[in-house]
Amino acid sequence: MSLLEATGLQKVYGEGCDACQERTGDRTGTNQCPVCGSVVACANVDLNLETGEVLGIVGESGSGKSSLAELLALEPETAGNQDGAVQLAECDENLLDADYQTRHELRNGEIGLVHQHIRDGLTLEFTGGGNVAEKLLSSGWRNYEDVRERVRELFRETEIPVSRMDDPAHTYSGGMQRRVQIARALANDPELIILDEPTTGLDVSVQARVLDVFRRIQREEDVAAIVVSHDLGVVRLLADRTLVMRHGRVIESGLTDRVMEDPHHEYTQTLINSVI
Ligand SMILES: Nc1ncnc2c1ncn2[C@@H]1O[C@H](COP(=O)(O)OP(=O)(O)OP(=O)(O)O)[C@@H](O)[C@H]1O
Repeated sequence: MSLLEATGLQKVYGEGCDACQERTGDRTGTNQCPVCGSVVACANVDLNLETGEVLGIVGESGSGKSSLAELLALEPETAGNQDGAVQLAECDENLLDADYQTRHELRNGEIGLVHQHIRDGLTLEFTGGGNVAEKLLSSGWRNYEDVRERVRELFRETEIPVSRMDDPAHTYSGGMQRRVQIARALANDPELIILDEPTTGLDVSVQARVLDVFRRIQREEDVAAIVVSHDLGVVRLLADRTLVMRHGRVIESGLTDRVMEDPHHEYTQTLINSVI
């Protein structure tokens, strides 16, 4: 079995009805059901990921990328109705149906999520080091010096000055805050990291630094990753394979080089042509 296998993933905001599947998606050109008004953020998504592999998920704003990422990251259900199965290797259980405690432990240990918005990923009033330490403490670390040492190690790994460890995170630059998020996600040596729009809100040179840091760590640690972005450049740089989403459906998938150089779907061709 792959490191992660997902089948039939679906997220619907609203009541949903029998027509939702048929009346939404690429063929109908909308993700909103004309009968009941529900938004089918993603549907019929199957994917798998091998150890150390990077999968890119690309698509325009509203295509369903974040909804899909939240399902894969086993985030608590905040809104909408979800369906489908997410399985990790050596575990037969559908983790979307697992109890809160199991999902919480997996989110702390096996799966690290880097949120699109800093405010969802960090507590800005806490110190940068405290934000990372929180992940360790919630997975059972207790010895103060061990925690401090692990945080120092993660700061060095993500190229954040260790001397800033005890400063509040709101005093960090945007690029540093993003790297603190990456350090947090890496804290407990996860098998998988999910990055949702890792370059949002950063200017171009800072984006490049964040992506370089992530790419180096991903390769050194051989950690698998799912990278969600509307930016083809980000996915092209990081991902071995790519899924293209539109109106809540995966419309094309394949090796990143193939998708970029020989896109089969008209929409992918348009996406690629628009950035050349
Ligand atoms: N809490 C919610 N309630 C209702 N509709 C929602 C909610 N969250 C997302 N949606 C809708 O679901 C669809 C998919 O949204 P999603 O955020 O997953 O897309 P996205 O591709 O990640 O977009 P972006 O890049 O802008 O974040 C959109 O039409 C969005 O308006």
